Amino acid sequence: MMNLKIAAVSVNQTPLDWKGNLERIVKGINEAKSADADFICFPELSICGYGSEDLFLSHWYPARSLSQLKELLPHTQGITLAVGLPVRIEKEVYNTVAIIEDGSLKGFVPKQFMAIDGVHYEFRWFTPWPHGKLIELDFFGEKIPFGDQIFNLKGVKYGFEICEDAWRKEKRPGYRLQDRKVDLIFNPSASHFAMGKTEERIDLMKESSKLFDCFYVYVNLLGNESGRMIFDGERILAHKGKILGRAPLLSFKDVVVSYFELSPEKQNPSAVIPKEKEFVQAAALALFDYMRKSRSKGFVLSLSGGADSSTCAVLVSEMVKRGIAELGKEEFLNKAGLKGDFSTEKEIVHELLITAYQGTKNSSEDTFLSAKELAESIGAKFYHWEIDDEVNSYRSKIEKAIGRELTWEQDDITLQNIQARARSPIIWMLSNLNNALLMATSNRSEGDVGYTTMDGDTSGSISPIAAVSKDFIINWLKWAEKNLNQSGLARVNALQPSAELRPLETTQTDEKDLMPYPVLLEIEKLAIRDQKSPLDVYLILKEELTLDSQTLKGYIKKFYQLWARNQWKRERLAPSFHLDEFNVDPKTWYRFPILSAGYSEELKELENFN
Ligand SMILES: Nc1ncnc2c1ncn2[C@@H]1O[C@H](COP(=O)(O)OP(=O)(O)OC[C@H]2O[C@@H]([n+]3cccc(C(=O)O)c3)[C@H](O)[C@@H]2O)[C@@H](O)[C@H]1O
Ligand SMILES: Nc1ncnc2c1ncn2[C@@H]1O[C@H](COP(=O)(O)OP(=O)(O)OP(=O)(O)O)[C@@H](O)[C@H]1O
Ligand SMILES: NC(=O)CC[C@H](N)C(=O)O
Repeated sequence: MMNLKIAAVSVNQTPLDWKGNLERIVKGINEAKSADADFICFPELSICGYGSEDLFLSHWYPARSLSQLKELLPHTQGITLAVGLPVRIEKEVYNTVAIIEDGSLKGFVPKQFMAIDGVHYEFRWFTPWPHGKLIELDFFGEKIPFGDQIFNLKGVKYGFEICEDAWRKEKRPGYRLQDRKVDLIFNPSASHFAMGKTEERIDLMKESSKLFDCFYVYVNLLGNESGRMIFDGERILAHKGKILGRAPLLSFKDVVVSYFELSPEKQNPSAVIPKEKEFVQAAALALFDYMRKSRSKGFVLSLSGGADSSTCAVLVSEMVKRGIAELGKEEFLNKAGLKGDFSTEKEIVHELLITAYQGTKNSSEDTFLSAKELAESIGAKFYHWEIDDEVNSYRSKIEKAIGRELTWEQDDITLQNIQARARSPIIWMLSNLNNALLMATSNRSEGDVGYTTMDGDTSGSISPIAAVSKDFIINWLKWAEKNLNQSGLARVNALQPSAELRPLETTQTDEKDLMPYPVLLEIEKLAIRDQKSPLDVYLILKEELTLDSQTLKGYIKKFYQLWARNQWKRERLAPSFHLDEFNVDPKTWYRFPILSAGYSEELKELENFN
């Protein structure tokens, strides 16, 4: 077998950016050509973007994708490549790769299995292609083979499994490719990032290359393409059960190329990094892409000095650090749309992140100092003011209208929420003044139980940490203080999470209002990720946790009741990134009825269980 030089090219695409998407593909082609590569594999649907949603359902969008493919052909002289695009044939749309050799189109291979789990909804747009079927497609007057087929380059036989195709253990196309004696299988992917997911992919690549006794090349999309899903640009070469090559994940560049030789020698595979590092790299890249793709001028953050808002602040500082480290200052500023002379990273953070501490009489000196010291340490702009006047004004108006005074005994939630809401209009003003994105600081645990004031602390246009649990945030901040040299987190890490909405003498803490965060996380994993019933959750956790049965039952009941009652809130949170193995965002991972009987029978069954 010939030793081909393969270029695996990850691109950071954007739906409807036809020109930019094509330019990035051409950039990848030119780079691979100048490195004398024989073959280029681009990711799934890279001509238009994987996250094009219901645009796929139209007639014009797949048609425009085909025109883009035609436009690409003149750039492909002297090289062979595979690139993904949607193709409509009458009523059906197929998710395909087009194979181009030396300027002419050789064929299309459509995906056979749809991705439908978790964040994927492919059956809404695409039709699976039946294995073994081959037809001809009219491509601007030329008949092109379309279907289940293999190809040959310089004596190397190759075929394709498109992303999900490889994840369908028993039925995957690989078996039939093996029957046809391919030497090489490509997997162009649009595989969402999740912390730790690379391990699964590595295992899949080892298993696939061993099972089919071949070279296996995996190429993923890159970046926060269209808002929620993050692609990590994973690129892997495997052979007969071994990983020979692997690129580092989550680049800030638009086009990244790995060269793989079809030789059993190891080609410097990059090591897997810990979850904490993956989190910060993914969230930083996602924020950068979101900022530049939404043409915003930075971020605004209501900074309480607590865990959630401090995490958001650190992520922006890491976005600047990591972006500059990889792109260099000039390119970073250019991509971010920033003009001016900035000599330090802190000066750039100062330009991109505006924070404000908004105290009330229930706020503590500790949280004020925590916010101030963190903002100063990362270079963010820091304002502070009190919102007691606004709160008092609302309070006295409503007291006059209803003819009585509000008291903490009778009006607890109302009095808490007005404080959270009074912070919202003024922080939005900062966001409007600067054309910057307002960050909402909700985390996944708060999302589970609706522990947040709608139109108060949920205000914002982006929720960067809504997909990770509070437990994760608390641990990550400790890790970040040490490992990311974020010394400004020292005071944050010494605080106990608190909403600071009740009078200080009541010493409100989140965990007193709810339950211990680690317990909430265990219940959430079983109830939502594993879809267990309340009684099943109890039966499992009573073996695992050292809680008496009444307390545990009480926590489980609280979780399910609050979960059901607060679906409407989850529907209204600002868009968030998918970062962990699961999330509770109804638009991506978990759907639940807005109106329901709230598990009343199931919770009765739990209560009656002895
Ligand atoms: N199915 C449904 N569809 C639409 N709306 C529905 C609804 N069910 C209730 N509602 C409405 O929801 C409203 C109540 O929601 P909302 O006003 O948000 O308030 P609510 O959820 O009642 O209270 C907010 C909770 O979040 C906590 N909090 C707030 C702010 C910050 C923090 C922190 O950790 O820092 C914590 C606070 O301690 C309190 O426990 C009601 O007016 C009700 O009409
Ligand atoms: N004093 C404050 N100044 C500015 N923003 C505040 C203040 N108090 C609350 N907020 C806003 O409301 C959000 C919700 O508060 P929450 O208590 O859930 O988060 P946190 O304070 O960041 O973290 P923790 O819950 O660990 O204290 C904060 O993240 C912040 O954006
Ligand atoms: N686009 C796809 O087919 C992705 C599906 C696959 N299960 C993944 O998460 O990687």
